[in-house]
Amino acid sequence: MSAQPDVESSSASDAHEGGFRPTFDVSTERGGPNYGKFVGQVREFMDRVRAALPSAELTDELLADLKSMNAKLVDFETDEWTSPSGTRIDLPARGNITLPPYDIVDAGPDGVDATITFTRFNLGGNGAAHGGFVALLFDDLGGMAAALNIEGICRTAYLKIDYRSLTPLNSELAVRCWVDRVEGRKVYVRGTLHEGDRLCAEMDALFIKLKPGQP
Ligand SMILES: CCCCC/C=C\C/C=C\C/C=C\C/C=C\CCCC(=O)SCCNC(=O)CCNC(=O)[C@H](O)C(C)(C)COP(=O)(O)OP(=O)(O)OC[C@H]1O[C@@H](n2cnc3c(N)ncnc32)[C@H](O)[C@@H]1OP(=O)(O)O
Repeated sequence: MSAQPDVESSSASDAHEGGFRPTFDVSTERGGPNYGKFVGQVREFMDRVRAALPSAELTDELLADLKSMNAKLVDFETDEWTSPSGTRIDLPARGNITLPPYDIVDAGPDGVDATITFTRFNLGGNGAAHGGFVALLFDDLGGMAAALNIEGICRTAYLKIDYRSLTPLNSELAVRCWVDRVEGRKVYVRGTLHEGDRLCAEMDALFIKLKPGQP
C-alpha cells in the first residue's frame, strides 16, 4: 500500500456530465508553499473561538479583522475541483477545512489507515468529541477505502456508527476503514476508531459506485 492514494489527474476542462467527477485536478502546489500553514491557522482559530470568552472589545476587534480577511478572499473563489481546500493531497484531509485533519498512514485497495487528533473545535459535550465529527471522519475515509478498492468514485448510501466509548479530544487516535465485500455496485465498508486498545467507535457503511456521469 502507498501512503497517498493514486488519483488520476485530469484537466479542469474535462467534460463530465455529472456533478461528481471521477477524476479531478490534484495538486501539491496550489495555494502556495504555505497553504498548509494557512489551513493550520484557520483550524487553530476555530479551536480558539470555540474555547474563548472574548471581551466585547475583543469581539469587535476580531469582527473587523475577519471582515477584512473575508474581503481579501472574495475575488479568489474557485470551483470545488480546483480549490486547494480539498485537492491538496499532501496536506491533512487533503487540505479540506470541512474535515477533521486526519493524516493518512497507509492507503490502498486493502484499506485506509489514518490518525486523527480531535481538538476543541470538535467538542461535543463534557470533554468528548461530537459524534457528528466521528461520522464525518468515517464517511470520508470509508469513501476513500471504497474508491481505492474498486477504483471508482462512490456515494454513501448509508453510514451506521456504533459509539462504543467516549472519543477523547487532544489524544491521537487510530482509524481504519476497509472494504468488507463488493456486490455489483454495492461496496460494503467497515471501520474502527481506537484510542490505544480502546474501541471508541465502529462504522458499517454502504457505498454505491457511481455510473458514468452520475452526480
Ligand atoms: C471528492 C473526493 C476527493 C478525493 C481525492 C483524494 C483521493 C481520491 C480517492 C478516494 C476518494 C476520497 C474520499 C471520498 C470522499 C468522500 C466520501 C463521502 C461521500 C459522500 O458523503 S456522498 C454524500 C452523501 N450521499 C448522498 O448524497 C447519496 C444520495 N443518494 C444517491 O445519490 C443515490 O441514492 C445512490 C447513488 C446512493 C444510489 O442510487 P442509484 O440510483 O445509483 O442506485 P440504486 O438506487 O439502484 O441502488 C443500487 C443498489 O444499492 C441498494 N441501495 C441503495 N441505497 C441503499 C440503502 N440506503 N440501503 C440499502 N441498500 C441500498 C439498492 O437497493 C440497489 O441494490 P440492488 O442492486 O441489489 O437492487
